[in-house]
Amino acid sequence: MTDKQDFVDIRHAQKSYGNLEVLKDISLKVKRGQIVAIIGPSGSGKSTLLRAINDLDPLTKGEIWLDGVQVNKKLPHRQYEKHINEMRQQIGMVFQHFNLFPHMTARDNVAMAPKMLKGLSKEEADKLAEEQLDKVGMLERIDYYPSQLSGGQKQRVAIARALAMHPKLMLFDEATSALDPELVDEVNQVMKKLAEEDMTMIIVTHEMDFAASVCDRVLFMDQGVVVEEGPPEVLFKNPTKARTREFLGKHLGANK
Ligand SMILES: Nc1ncnc2c1ncn2[C@@H]1O[C@H](COP(=O)(O)OP(=O)(O)OP(=O)(O)O)[C@@H](O)[C@H]1O
Repeated sequence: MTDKQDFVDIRHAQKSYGNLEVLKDISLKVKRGQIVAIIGPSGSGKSTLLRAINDLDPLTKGEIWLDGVQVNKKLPHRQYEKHINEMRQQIGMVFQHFNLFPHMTARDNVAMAPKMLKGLSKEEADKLAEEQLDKVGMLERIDYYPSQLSGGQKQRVAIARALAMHPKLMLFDEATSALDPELVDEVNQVMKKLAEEDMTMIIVTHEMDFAASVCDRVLFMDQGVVVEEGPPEVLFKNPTKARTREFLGKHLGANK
């Protein structure tokens, strides 16, 4: 239906909270299979933009399209609910805090949405949960509860849960920032594996090394605008804008 250019198409996204304009006319296209990192200082609007993609944080103005369908369509309430539920099934989201259900095992956390939303039988959903937990290296802990798992393990379960819906797009909002440093890599490895499998991903991150090694494009946001963007090997070496240089000067240095 769409060409590869506009698998994700954000058109003139604008968002205000009262008088505070958090996103100022952002347009962004992401091709199928592309991996885009969004970097920038605290408060620049990164999370707001990511949460606007599945309409968790609705835009004030602008359009979000995924694979030829407008996500934030204006519809009467009931129709909107049905539409957005269908769209959100196609958009996996992984947050900084894992948001797993504490009273459910890893298996049940992963199996729940496919059972509830896709009508899979318990057997089918359990099999799917096994496959997805295997993919993130968590099969041996399938019957553990979140409280029995490390942060990195919980985050891998959260990724498996998102993948179980077979999303077209994965959004990661600082998925590793709440983790102890020694647990970051196990989650990054899972994200790298998804990248190799051509999953389309938009990743808000503070980890420049990870962005450089995995992402096709990096967007630098500041004060609600995309200041500059490019492939990491270009942007990180030769930022053209002073704000980008200043930010990268601090953050690339901090990683070394
Ligand atoms: N619900 C809200 N009501 C009012 N202001 C908000 C709300 N959510 C976010 N903001 C403001 O919007 C701005 C952008 O926030 P956002 O969380 O998108 O930034 P960010 O770049 O993701 O920051 P960080 O790196 O610290 O997570 C900030 O000034 C924030 O205070």
